[in-house]
This record gives sequence, C-alpha cells and structure tokens, in this order.
Amino acid sequence: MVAPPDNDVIWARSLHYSHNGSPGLCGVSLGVRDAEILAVTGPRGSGKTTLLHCLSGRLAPQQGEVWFNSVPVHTMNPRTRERLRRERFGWISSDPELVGELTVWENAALPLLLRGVSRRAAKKAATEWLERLDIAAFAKKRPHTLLQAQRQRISVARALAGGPTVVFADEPTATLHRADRSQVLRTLTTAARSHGITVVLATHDDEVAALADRTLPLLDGRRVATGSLPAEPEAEGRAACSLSV
Ligand SMILES: Nc1ncnc2c1ncn2[C@@H]1O[C@H](COP(=O)(O)OP(=O)(O)OP(=O)(O)O)[C@@H](O)[C@H]1O
Repeated sequence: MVAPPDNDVIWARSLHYSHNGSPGLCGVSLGVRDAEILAVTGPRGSGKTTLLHCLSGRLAPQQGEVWFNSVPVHTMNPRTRERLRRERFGWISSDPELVGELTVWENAALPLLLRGVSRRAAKKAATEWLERLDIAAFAKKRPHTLLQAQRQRISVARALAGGPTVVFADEPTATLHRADRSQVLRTLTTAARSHGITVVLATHDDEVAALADRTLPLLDGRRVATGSLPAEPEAEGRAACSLSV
C-alpha cells in the first residue's frame, strides 16, 4: 500500500465498483485538498453518486483504496466506517432524508446527539445553522409540515452542525427552485470557506460546479478531461469498463 500525500484530506487510488455487474466506477483516482471545494461533474449515470459513496465510506470499493487524513478507509470494517461517517463527515443528498418523529432542531442536531453531546449544547449548535438558513422559526415543528425546500435546508444544517471535516453533497439542489438553490449553495460554500470544511459536491449543473475550486468530470465511471459527451460514440472504449481494468 502506498501512503497518500500529507496535504490531501481525501485520497483515492484506482477505485472500482460495479452494481450487480453494472459498472459504476472504473479506476478513478483523485486527491481532495484540505478546505477545498471539489465538484464531481458528469451526465446521469456517470458514476458521481457511486464515487461519493465510496469516498465517504458508505460503500466499500471492490478494488482500490480510499484514505481519509492518511488513514485507510477501504480496510475498515463497516462499524468503524459508520463511526467515521458519523463523527467526521456530513452528508447532503437531493432528498433530505429526515426523521419524521423528530422535530426540525432535533433532526439538525442528530449527528451531535448520536455522539452523546448534551441536548442543550446540540440544540444550540443546530439552532445557529438553522438561523443561518432562515428556518429557525420552524425549530419545534416536524419536518413533514414544511416545504421540500425548507426540509432540504434542515439537511444542510444537519450536515454542518456536527462540525464535519468533509461534507459530501450529492446533487444537493436538484429539487430546488432558483432562489432556494442559491441560498443553500451560498450557506454551504460560505460555511466551508469560513470553517475550513472540505466539500465534495456531485452535480450535473455547470452553474453549481462553477462555485467549486476545482472540477472533476466523470463519464461512464472514468475521469475525463471535460464532462461533455463525446461527439462520436466510442462503443468499445466506453463500454469496456470492467473490474479487470
Ligand atoms: N443500485 C444500483 N443498481 C444497479 N446499477 C446501479 C445502481 N446504482 C447505480 N447504478 C449504475 O451505476 C452507474 C453509475 O451510477 P451513479 O448513480 O453513480 O451515477 P450518477 O452520475 O450519480 O447518476 P445520476 O446523476 O443519475 O445520479 C450507472 O450506470 C447506474 O445505472
């Protein structure tokens, strides 16, 4: 095993993942620097979600290595990976995935409550982020009483309230209107800049990708120079992604 460079928070080498035989990632390598905002771009099915799942420890790659702060993640058992996710990573997806039985503030505070932080301290931290996202007024409500855009802001607050080292955001604004989209993105990028949080953001939207420090385009599970589809189909080259590559 070759150790990753010291200044990369996330470092991955030759990641392969296939979903029941259907290729998802075909040998992707990358490094993400401390406090960097990296946009993973590409059309539908290019492997963005699979890559974020492998980098965040949600999925174990079938081949390749993932390192977080020079610690190997790919060799961790599922329980250790889960703890890493809970303690060091935040996750935002296009669907907020909130707990219906909990209030808005409890949802936002969940990473802290799961870590054993007192309810008082967890509520204070969560409320600060809910205020920044203009939804603190709904703190005592249940998520189902809120609009989709408001629920998504709760999931952003939840991702940030835990004080993560890295936030993974998978198409975080895909279901939002323009105004909501810009508020969510502004809060996320401002928080990342001011708190030194590294962000790995999957998007197929060029405007969203433009907010990042760097773009990593994918196509058919591989890194490419640009995210646009090639003019001529390259049937053999693009279809030949396999675990033996
Ligand atoms: N659960 C699954 N079962 C089978 N195939 C899957 C599964 N998840 C992803 N795939 C396949 O893996 C490939 C990469 O999918 P992935 O979701 O990572 O891409 P994506 O770029 O995030 O796409 P999208 O923007 O549509 O979410 C696609 O060909 C997809 O069909």
